[in-house]
Amino acid sequence: MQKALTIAGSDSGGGAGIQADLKTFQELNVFGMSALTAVTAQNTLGVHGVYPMTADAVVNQIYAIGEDIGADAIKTGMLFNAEIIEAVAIQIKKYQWKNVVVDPVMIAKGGASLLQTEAISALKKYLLPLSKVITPNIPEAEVLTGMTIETSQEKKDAAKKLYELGVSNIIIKGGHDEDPSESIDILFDGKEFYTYTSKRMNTKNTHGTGCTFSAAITAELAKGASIQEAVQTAKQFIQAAIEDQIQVGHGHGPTNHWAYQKRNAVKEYAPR
Ligand SMILES: Nc1ncnc2c1ncn2[C@@H]1O[C@H](COP(=O)(O)OP(=O)(O)O)[C@@H](O)[C@H]1O
Ligand SMILES: Cc1ncc(COP(=O)(O)OP(=O)(O)O)c(N)n1
Repeated sequence: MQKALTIAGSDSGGGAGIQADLKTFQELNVFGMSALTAVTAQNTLGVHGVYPMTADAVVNQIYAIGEDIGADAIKTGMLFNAEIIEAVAIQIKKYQWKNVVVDPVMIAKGGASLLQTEAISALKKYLLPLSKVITPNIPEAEVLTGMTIETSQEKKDAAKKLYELGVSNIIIKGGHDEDPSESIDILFDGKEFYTYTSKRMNTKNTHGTGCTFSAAITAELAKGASIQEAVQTAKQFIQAAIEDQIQVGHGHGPTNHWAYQKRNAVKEYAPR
């Protein structure tokens, strides 16, 4: 069975972070493993506390996996500080992991900081060059490039700039777009742009969309999909998870990780 590792923070509320990643891996039939970088006290109303792990603790978790089980693909999420970023980069090199998805998590939807500002240069210097693909949302892409992104053309320009900085594949996600009807994600592989468009759902329950989307890409890469195929599946997975709503908590609720398999099962067993 293919195996995927998430190196990320814990969301006690279960909608984002490690919890979202492991649920997604499970739904996409990949064996999920985790190395925790931080514990957050979090629910659908926001982040109430952040408790980072030591870099040593992160390294030891990765070592435990690298020395025994191995991983067909890995993803990084909340990394919190420069020390953890550098330590993670050293481990990725040590185990020669190539299917590396970097979700450059910076700020939670409620505004809490999940990455120290002074760690952004470490992210660019040590981690982005080791990635197979990075998945910034619009505010993250703006921070990484110093550009303002409001249009699809500006997403493409930002992706080009990140490619020039040494990132091989870039997906700029459209969840933060102003467009009320569509959510447009753009992938750039250094040669071509690929556009993934979905109907924008008018809902407040989008907590953890970025984590879930990047975890789905990771799971598909672990199974041998190309980047374009992996993004296609991830887009379908997140769309199903947003559309098929569940009510959890009193604020920005999580998405429904069961929805994609449920849809596929219905298709599979529907009378022909
Ligand atoms: N309201 C929505 N309707 C449909 N798709 C959405 C919506 N919000 C986000 N998405 C999709 O969810 C994924 C994560 O995007 P985004 O919300 O930008 O990430 P993040 O959670 O990192 O801010 C992308 O594929 C995006 O297009
Ligand atoms: C522990 C943890 N990691 C990442 C996030 C950010 O998740 P994201 O998918 O970007 O969703 P929102 O925070 O924007 O809802 C998080 N909140 N917690």
